[in-house]
Amino acid sequence: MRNRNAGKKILAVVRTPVGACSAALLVLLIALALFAPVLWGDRASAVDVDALQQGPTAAHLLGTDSLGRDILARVLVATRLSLVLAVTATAIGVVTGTLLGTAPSVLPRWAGRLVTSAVNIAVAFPGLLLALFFAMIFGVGAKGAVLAIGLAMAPAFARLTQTLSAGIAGRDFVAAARVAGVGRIRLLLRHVLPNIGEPLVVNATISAGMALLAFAGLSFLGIGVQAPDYDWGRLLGEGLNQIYVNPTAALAPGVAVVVAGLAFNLFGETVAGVVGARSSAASSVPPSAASSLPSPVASSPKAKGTSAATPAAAPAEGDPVLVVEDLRVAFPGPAGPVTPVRGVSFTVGAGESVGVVGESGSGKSLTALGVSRLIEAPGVVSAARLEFLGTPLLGTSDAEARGLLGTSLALVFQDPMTSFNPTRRIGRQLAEVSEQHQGLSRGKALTRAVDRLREVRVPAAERRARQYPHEFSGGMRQRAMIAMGLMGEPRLVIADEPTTALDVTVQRQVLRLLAQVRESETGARQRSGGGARQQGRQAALLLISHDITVVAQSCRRVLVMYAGRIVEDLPTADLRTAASHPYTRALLAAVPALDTDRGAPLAVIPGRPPEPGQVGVGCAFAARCPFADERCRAEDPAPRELGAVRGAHRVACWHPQGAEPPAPRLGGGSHVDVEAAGGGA
Ligand SMILES: Nc1ncnc2c1ncn2[C@@H]1O[C@H](COP(=O)(O)OP(=O)(O)OP(=O)(O)O)[C@@H](O)[C@H]1O
Repeated sequence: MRNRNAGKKILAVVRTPVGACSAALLVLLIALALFAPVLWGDRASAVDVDALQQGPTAAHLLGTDSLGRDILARVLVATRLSLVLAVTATAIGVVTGTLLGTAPSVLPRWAGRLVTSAVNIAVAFPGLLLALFFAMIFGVGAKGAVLAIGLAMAPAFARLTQTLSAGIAGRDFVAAARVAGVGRIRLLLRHVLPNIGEPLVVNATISAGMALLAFAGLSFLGIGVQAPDYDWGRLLGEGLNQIYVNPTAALAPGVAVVVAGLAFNLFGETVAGVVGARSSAASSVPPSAASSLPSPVASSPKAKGTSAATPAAAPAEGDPVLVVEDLRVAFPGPAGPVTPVRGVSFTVGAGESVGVVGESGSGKSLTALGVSRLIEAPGVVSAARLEFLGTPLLGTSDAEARGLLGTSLALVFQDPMTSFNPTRRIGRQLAEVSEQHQGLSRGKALTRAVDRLREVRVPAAERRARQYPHEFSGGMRQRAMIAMGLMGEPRLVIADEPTTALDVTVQRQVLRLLAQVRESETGARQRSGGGARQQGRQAALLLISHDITVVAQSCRRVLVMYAGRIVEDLPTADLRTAASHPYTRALLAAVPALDTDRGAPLAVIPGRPPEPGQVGVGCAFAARCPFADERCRAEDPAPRELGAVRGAHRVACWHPQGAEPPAPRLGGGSHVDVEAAGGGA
């Protein structure tokens, strides 16, 4: 399939007029490089003392040089050396640049920074200046020139590789592979490099044209190719000495350099235009420069207290799978660090389904990434307590955390398109998890992958496993993502907006599947692990959504987040009757239903949530809250218990509302009833 795609792309390139011309020129150049020395080598070196420095004649169409050698034959023969030098220098530039560009991803952080800084400094120098500098170091001659031009090209390639791989490093499939425990080098070779190969090749083609010009420059200056060898640059230098006697002696190699340079550049540009969609997709992901380093979570075991210190998380039913106390995620900002997650505490019990709801920017995703050790430097994660299956995650070595998270945590991301590596078959991507963690052979891991695809009801699983992600529909990709989570033995499934990118019918299927996974994970274990059914080890679900209806229907408990804090934590069953935080109540009031009066304006929450760097001292919701008073603006309320059952209902508000909240019409509109579908909370 990929060969067919490559064939189609080549055809598309050749079909454009510019592409066809440049391709034809390249073919001609390659043919000349191969055959010209054989056909005209003798003629090019034959000295004719009777025809010194002649202009064009019938015997010598472009005249002769100072030794009476035929200029046309010499220009044609020089094609081989000129192209070989240009291509070799480009290869040196691309390989060195790619190594430098990817080094920060595999080296320790300090060494990676050093490489990045060195590349940044080198990029600031003009290429030709660097080439001259290196030429002086490596000495006069073809070898020195190749090394000089190759190394002078490397910084630009290193920068390009860094930028492209930083974009890829932020993609969901890389995060998924990291959670699955894939090591850095394998991650780089399997997931990052294949996705940036195309733009690199395109740029290499364009650079080959530049290298040709640079060689001509060095040889012209006398520090490139030395006699008796000759390339176009050297011929150009010799031709200029007799420009008043025979201008064609300088013109011919000059034209050859320009034509060959143009052929490379135009071909590269055309290829870039044709494959542009894909390469720009790769590079459009915001690069994070040095932060592209997939570094471990930076942690500090003790979080600093704040005005509203959070109490211990509410007890959850069953053994706790995840315990989070005072979780903070901070990033450096221009005016000091910003903390988008400011002290989040909750517990998820075995088999429990917990929903996290809140407006965009409230810190839901960062909370999930923080607990999965997926926050990259310069982000800093700290917590008073962060335990997964009883193991503290902060302060644990990378290898240990990878081993634990890789098999016991499943992540399902929002955009199923970006969740898979587009260059690898679905089956192989799933199998990688078992190869890494269960030590299964390639064949066995693939069989397990097919099993899992079948389990999430991907039809014709065996055939589908051999397909690439783009051959799957959105819903099917999301199911495959869930199947990937099931390759291990997940005790917790974190689903971050898993249905946002899907249409309503498919949303329903995916939510139902998630609920069934939670309910029937024991069945999956039975199939995988030698038949021993491990009763009572259900997978828990942490479902993140901006849609309170989806969360209410899929989860037993709801955590309402606002501006990086949990402002209310209560059982879903009590949402309708006991929601007390004005923000929760406003969210519920904003849910339309089939019987909503179409003439009346929809309920909205006035204003916007504060940016993470602009949260003041008081309650973050005060500016939008109809009940806010001076105290709300001056003091941030700590979460406190409400109701008779300890830990069942917590609210962080100075004025919790006790009256019946506006009745949400859960289950109305486009939302689905997961419990009714058979897998409820
Ligand atoms: N790498 C980062 N550096 C700085 N700020 C960040 C970074 N990542 C996220 N943020 C900020 O943190 C805040 C919370 O982001 P987060 O993605 O957790 O929100 P969310 O509640 O999941 O929203 P959404 O539903 O839109 O995904 C946002 O204001 C976001 O701009």
